[in-house]
Order: sequence, then C-alpha cells, then structure tokens
Amino acid sequence: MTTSAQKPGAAGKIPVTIVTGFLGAGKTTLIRHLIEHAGGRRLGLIVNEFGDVGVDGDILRACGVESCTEENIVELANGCLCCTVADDFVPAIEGLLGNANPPEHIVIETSGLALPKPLLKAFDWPPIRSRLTVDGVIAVVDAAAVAAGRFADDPDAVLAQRAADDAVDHDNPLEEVYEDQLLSADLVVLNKSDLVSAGERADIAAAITGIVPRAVKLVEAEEGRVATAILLGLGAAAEDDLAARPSHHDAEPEHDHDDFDSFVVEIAATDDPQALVDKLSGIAADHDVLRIKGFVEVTGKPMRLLVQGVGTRFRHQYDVPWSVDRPRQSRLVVIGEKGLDRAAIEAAIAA
Ligand SMILES: Nc1nc2c(ncn2[C@@H]2O[C@H](COP(=O)(O)OP(=O)(O)OP(=O)(O)O)[C@@H](O)[C@H]2O)c(=O)[nH]1
Repeated sequence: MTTSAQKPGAAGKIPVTIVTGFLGAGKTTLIRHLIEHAGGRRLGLIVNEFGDVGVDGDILRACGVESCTEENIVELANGCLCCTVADDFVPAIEGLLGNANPPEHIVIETSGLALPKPLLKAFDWPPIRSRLTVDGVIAVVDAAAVAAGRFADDPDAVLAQRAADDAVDHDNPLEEVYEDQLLSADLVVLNKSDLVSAGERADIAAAITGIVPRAVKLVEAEEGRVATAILLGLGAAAEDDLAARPSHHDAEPEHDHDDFDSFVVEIAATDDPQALVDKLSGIAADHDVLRIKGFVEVTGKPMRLLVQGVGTRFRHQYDVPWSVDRPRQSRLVVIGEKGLDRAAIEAAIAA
C-alpha cells in the first residue's frame, strides 16, 4: 500500500528537501528530529560542512535510526556545496540513487555558509531534473543570533549605499549569507524560540517577511522539533521557480568564502568537560568565534563527548561510545570571520 507519506514527487520524481541556515542555527538538530519521525519513509541524507571534520554527518549516523541507514548518508566535508556542485553534489546524488534501497526522499543539509542558489540551479540540469524535484527549501534561523543583531548591517551604512546605488553590498558578511538563505526559502523555521521572548519572535518574523518578497511560511520551533508533515511535502518544485529566489550569487558567481576562516585544533583528553567548555566560551568571546564543534575524549570515559558552541553559547553531551570506527581523539573545528587569530586561539585552547 502506498501511503501519502510515501508518495513520490511530481511525475514520479524523487523529492529533495534542502535545509539551509547560518552556522549553528539548528539544521542538524532539525534533521535528526525529522529522521526520528520519518513515518516509515526511507530517507537519504547529503550533509555538507564548511570545516575539515565531518561532525554533522557523524552526529546523524550515530543516531542509528532505521529510516536513514548509513549507506543512505553521504558526507561532503571540507568545502561548500555551493562552490562544488558539479564535482561533489552530482556524484553524491548518483551514489544515493544507485543504492540497493534508494531513498524515497532526499534531505540535503547545506553548510552554514552556503548560498543555496547554485545548488538549486543544479536541479534545473537535465540529468538531475529528470529524476529529482526540489520539494522545498527550509531555512533554519537562530532566533537568539538574530535578536542579538548578529546579521545586522550598520543601518546608516546601508541607507547611504541604497541612496547611491540599488545593489547593497553588505558591510556585514554574515548578513549576506543570512539574507541569501532566506531568499531561497519556501519555509522558514524560527528555531531556538526558547532563547527569545514572544516580542522578539514577532519582531524577527516581521523582519523576515520584509526580506523575503514572496509569501513564505514561518514556523517557530524549539530544538528543531517541527512536524514531518510541515517539513516534507511542500511541493515547491523550486527548480521551476529559480528567478523568484534572488541571490548575491547571481551577481557574483565566482564568489568564494574568503570572508570566513576555519581550522581544526587537536587537543589533549580532558578530565573536566565543564572547565573545557567554559574556557572555549571565553575564547569564543575574546576572538569573536562564530562556531566551535567537535568530539572530545574525556579521561576514563567510554563515551565520546560532543562539544557544540555557537558564539559563546556552549553545550556538551556524551553521544556514542568510542569504537574501532570511532577511535579516541579530540578535535575541534573553529570557524569565524576572516582574520581569526589561529595561533592565539590554539595557544589559548592548549593553555
Ligand atoms: N537553546 C537551544 N539550542 C538549540 C536549539 N536547537 C539547536 N540548538 C543547539 O544549537 C547548537 C547547534 O545546533 P546544530 O543543529 O548543530 O546547528 P547546525 O545549523 O547544524 O550547525 P552547523 O552545521 O555547524 O552550521 C547545538 O548545540 C544544538 O543543541 C534550540 O531550539 N534551543
């Protein structure tokens, strides 16, 4: 029996949901919730990360849910899908479709710094278009980061620029990525609603509606908990609708991510996880680090410690045991704007 949950997309094409959103907004958290509530659907996942260490793919693999088997998870670390669509994305799709049990619905998590437009454009290429359709683009927004003004340009500078020229070249590179991700979206998930007030949520929703010229659905969420029926089955066919999704990438196709820097730090095992994250939080504040994440060895513990920092806000939890496939090691990815003082950060972490 075919249930509505298993219905393929238009003309028998496999539906694809693109999950975008700035660094640390909660994309992986949302996808994890989704695969745990997939309603019997066989999902395929493509996970793209900016840093050199694949943390998100490993978090999702570690949840070991039946709806999303390891063979249906493809990780594209060390780069940004938006720059390597032809080289990385197409083979990843081919790989998934070639599996013995190919997915019924594919979910793509873009890196937090990706402009989604080039990826969307790939769905207009005949070999992709004939087999896949973009069911919807979901932009996950970190309500706390927006409320803190993370993505805000200096308003006076923007006004002056608008007066001189229509094309606003943002003075805050985060704003460009944030805005691009919203402009591509069919659904915006205002995540981390626990960290902001109802008034702040209303202000953010109004600001988002001001940025996106099309009608776009908006849902509030905590810990990425959004019903599967809301996330999947949007039926957007975004590949038919590219012109309605403007992007800075349209004007600057050769863009690179030289506004941002990332590196990996190997550290010694710790015997005090709380002291470690307190130290990392202080370093994030001192050096304006955007994101720190990775796995850490805690002395004497059989489980690995997942450490996650978004700005100065840190969480840590044990996720799965160390094993032959997951040998004990402590590695953290550090991401920030260009000019991050790597030597000073490494020294502070080692101290
Ligand atoms: N307080 C709070 N924290 C959240 C919420 N959702 C996610 N987080 C935390 O935010 C951090 C980042 O979440 P992720 O899901 O890894 O974010 P992401 O967008 O996948 O991050 P990148 O892939 O690095 O861009 C983690 O520590 C999450 O536990 C939420 O609703 N409230």
